[in-house]
Amino acid sequence: MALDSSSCGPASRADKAGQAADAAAAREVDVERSLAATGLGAAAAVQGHVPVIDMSQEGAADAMWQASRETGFFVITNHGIPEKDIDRVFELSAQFFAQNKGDKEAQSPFAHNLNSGYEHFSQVRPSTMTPDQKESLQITARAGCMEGRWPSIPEFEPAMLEFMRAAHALGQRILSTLEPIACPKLSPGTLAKAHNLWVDDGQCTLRLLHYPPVEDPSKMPENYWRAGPHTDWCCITLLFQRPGNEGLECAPNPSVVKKGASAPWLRVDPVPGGIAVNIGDMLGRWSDGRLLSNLHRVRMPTLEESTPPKSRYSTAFFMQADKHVKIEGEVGEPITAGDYILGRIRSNFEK
Ligand SMILES: O=C(O)CCC(=O)C(=O)O
Ligand SMILES: [Fe+2]
Repeated sequence: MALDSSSCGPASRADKAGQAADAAAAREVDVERSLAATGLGAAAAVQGHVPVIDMSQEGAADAMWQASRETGFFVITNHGIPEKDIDRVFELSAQFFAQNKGDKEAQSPFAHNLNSGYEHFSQVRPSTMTPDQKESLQITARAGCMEGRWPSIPEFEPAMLEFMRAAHALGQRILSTLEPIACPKLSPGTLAKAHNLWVDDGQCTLRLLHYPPVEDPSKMPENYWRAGPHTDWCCITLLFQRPGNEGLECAPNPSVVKKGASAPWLRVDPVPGGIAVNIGDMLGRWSDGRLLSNLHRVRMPTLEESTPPKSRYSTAFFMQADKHVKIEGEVGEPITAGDYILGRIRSNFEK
């Protein structure tokens, strides 16, 4: 089984610089492991919602900065991606997952070194040590990654390519909004320019997710999650959800939680026309911790939500800098985005 903290990355070489990344990566994974030890992920109550920010309103940048520092999560509306394009992606996603497992594997075989293809109940979170109750299709936007891996559904490939282009452009816009507060020493546009689609060392990834129906949630062991608590590895994630598919939750800000006290997690519910955005570890590091890469999880459905049992579908777009890009803050060692991801993968696989 693959141990995975989040999403986003391929591992193909183990060099010295990659090893230097291991210590930092281990610290991030330790946070997730500690949840399994304390049971916090299962026990904490949930109360309140993450902020919703209308991008067309004055003050949107301030609201994003505040949410990125305090919650690490927010939902944007009036973001410019047409609702019909998002609906189309979910239609194609449902068509793909509706096929039998053998067909999905044959159309899109998973390649670990490329982080691309179809995966079935195979990701184990350090926070739970149980497999996430989901299947996914990873589309990594690096030259060659999807050769022989595009599903054979008509229109699937062009629709996803167009959607990735739109999500990427929106992601760049958000990064440029966050940049002055996240990384005040960078020349404007550095973060946006660090992320490119379909180049030789690109690492941005689209992940289509399907969490199958749960017949009787009361029979699921407590340490089973649709997605166990984790942080994402990337700079930012855009998370598309469907109305009626609740369950995503994010942790309280660790700095406001008194040691040992439990504080409520927040709901990240689907909002009509909205996209959830969260800060990942790569931007947390690049910003020297000014922005919060927060833990999040997808809980099991309640009995009521499972009457009748239903699937949850979501779609994540992970903005992850190109491999050669140097992540250099004002403190700490610089590291390339490629080595950074390599460190995260090694920490997950080798313990
Ligand atoms: O399905 C969701 O809502 C969350 C997915 C997620 O957090 C991830 O894939 O990293
Ligand atoms: Fe995530």
